[in-house]
Amino acid sequence: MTIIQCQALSKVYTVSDKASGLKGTLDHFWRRKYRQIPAVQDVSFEIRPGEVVGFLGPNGAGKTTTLKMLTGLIHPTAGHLTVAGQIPYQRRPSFLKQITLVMGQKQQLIWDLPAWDSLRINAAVYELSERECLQRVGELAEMLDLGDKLRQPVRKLSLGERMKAELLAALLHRPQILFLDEPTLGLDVNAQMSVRAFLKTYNEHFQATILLTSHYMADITALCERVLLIHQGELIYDGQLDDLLDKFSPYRQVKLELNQSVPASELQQFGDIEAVQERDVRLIVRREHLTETVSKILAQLDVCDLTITDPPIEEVIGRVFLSLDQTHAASQ
Ligand SMILES: Nc1ncnc2c1ncn2[C@@H]1O[C@H](COP(=O)(O)OP(=O)(O)OP(=O)(O)O)[C@@H](O)[C@H]1O
Repeated sequence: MTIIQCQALSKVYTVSDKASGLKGTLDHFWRRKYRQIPAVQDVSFEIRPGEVVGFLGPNGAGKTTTLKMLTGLIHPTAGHLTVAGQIPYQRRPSFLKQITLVMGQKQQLIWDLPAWDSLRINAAVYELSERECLQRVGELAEMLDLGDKLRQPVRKLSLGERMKAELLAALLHRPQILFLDEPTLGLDVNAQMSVRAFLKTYNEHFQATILLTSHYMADITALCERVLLIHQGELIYDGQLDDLLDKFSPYRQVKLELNQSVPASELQQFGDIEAVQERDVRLIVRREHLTETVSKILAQLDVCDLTITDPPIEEVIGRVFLSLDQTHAASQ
């Protein structure tokens, strides 16, 4: 069973460029030239109810455009998509009641009024009774640890509190499908963690489906087992985050603190030597040989301390996109 289904989805924006100055303005008026920007090309994927999926890609890859198509804000140029069994761009009320779109860089709460006032407007839009509104705001405010912050003008809230209040407003109608575009953008580490914890709880509590973009890999690792990678409008990976790491980073770093120094010629048998500084050694070992290599190291060397680390995920994904850019540049 799927709740989101995209088949060969594409979006091409048509823009007209205008040169500066009077000549540019006149040319723009009389001989307007149009240019096409293929933002999303032939993207297909399916998402099951209750899944939390990370949507990753460099700037300009097509993430926001895809989210806008999935929420019905823009029409696809080609392809077929259904969300909760409906066609998003028809924007039927029964569809809108099931989804929400939160954009980290946009706000819906009215700046000079307490968040409560905006929440009442949302409650009216979604036809919630006073009792339902009070009950839901109370429940979500508790989950978000917002306390009495909803009675303060929005402009007086910290960025983290404002983002939480935005989430509350976006979830008041209890949507089943959440499209989140950079929901932790600009937040400090603590606020990021509490937004993440809230999303996890919301997903578990309401079995909600979440499609999330974020440039903070901690959001993705904390919330998403599955990721979609998009690059220059094309979907280049759809699968488990762990498999992605295995595929693109088949190595681990093994750090050793030895009780006595060992010549490099002897260390080579365990893996590639990244660095040796007296009794501190860093080795690079293939994942599939890790257990066997660590056992050999412990049996043959006088080890005081041993740590195994994965390369940072940012680095792995950055490497994937970099290699695609290089392939693309070489083919041109
Ligand atoms: N309204 C628009 N008109 C014309 N081109 C657009 C429009 N919106 C986006 N684009 C272009 O489409 C491409 C994809 O943009 P999009 O905003 O979907 O990327 P993104 O992956 O969300 O990037 P970011 O991470 O920077 O937000 C870019 O080349 C962008 O310049």
